[in-house]
Amino acid sequence: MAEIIDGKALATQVLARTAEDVAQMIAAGAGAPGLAVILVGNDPASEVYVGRKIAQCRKAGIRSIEHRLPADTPQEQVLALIDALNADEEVHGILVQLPLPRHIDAALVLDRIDPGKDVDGFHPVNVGRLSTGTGGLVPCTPLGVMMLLDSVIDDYRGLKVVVIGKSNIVGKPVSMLLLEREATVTVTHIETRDLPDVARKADIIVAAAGAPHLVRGYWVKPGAVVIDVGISRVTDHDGVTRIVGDCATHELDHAKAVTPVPGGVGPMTIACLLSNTVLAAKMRAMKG
Ligand SMILES: Nc1nc2c(c(=O)[nH]1)N[C@@H](CN(C=O)c1ccc(C(=O)N[C@@H](CCC(=O)O)C(=O)O)cc1)CN2
Repeated sequence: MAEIIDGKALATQVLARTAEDVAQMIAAGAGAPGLAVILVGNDPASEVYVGRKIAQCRKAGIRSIEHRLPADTPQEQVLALIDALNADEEVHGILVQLPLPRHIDAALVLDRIDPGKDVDGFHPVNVGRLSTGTGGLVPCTPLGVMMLLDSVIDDYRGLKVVVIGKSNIVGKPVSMLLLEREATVTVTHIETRDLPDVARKADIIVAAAGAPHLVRGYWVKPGAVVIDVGISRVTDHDGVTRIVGDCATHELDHAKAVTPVPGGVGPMTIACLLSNTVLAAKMRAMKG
């Protein structure tokens, strides 16, 4: 039977450590870190994630500053808000919830955030730092993936990793982090030929394609570790909607360890956002 890696439990530990860090900062007279959260529009899933982020900030002692804007907010107004938040000394982290409405150029918006406040790690400066292994803020989901992997793997050197999906948010950054650990990384995508054969050679699979139950049992080598980043809502024949991942987890008994969906990578994303906010506040204090 494969070990189920409990992302909820690990996220609780990360959040507890973050709350301790915040308490220490406050005790030292530095003040609580501040996270500005921008949500444009009313995408139901984004509303839920933003709500959870703000609730966790409150628990950890991080000040959250909410900016909820209507779906038709002009791009210039979003950019002006980011300029104001960049200049605000009380704001240590800025988060723009994705996806943005179609009329807004997400790349332009993300590029406008001060790299030192970019707690999502999406700014080109942080992307560049990650790819050169020179520090910076690391995207939350890949950071969470690495923490989950670290709970079952000590040494990545020479291990074969197959990353399924080449997104800027997960596939590419997680590949960089794994390369830093000296794993042999293959990044696959929609055009990859013979994907099941490629996946079957892997010691670690990171599935981030957003395709429900794409990874079947026969794709996975016995003893491999499988991290499921996908989160899709599917409706059964009986009309019940469920959240499922990219992996057919019920076929993975022969794996060494797997993450569940829900309760795997998702909770880690939010926990890592909070730890990144504390890191950004500490980096700013050191600079100051
Ligand atoms: N600015 C950002 N936008 C988005 C990011 C991001 O990292 N930064 N990631 C996703 C959404 N996301 C956080 O924002 C996120 C997704 C899922 C979960 C989560 O806990 N999921 C649960 C299951 C889903 C549910 O209960 O509704 C789980 O896996 O257990 C947290 C955060 C896109 N946008």
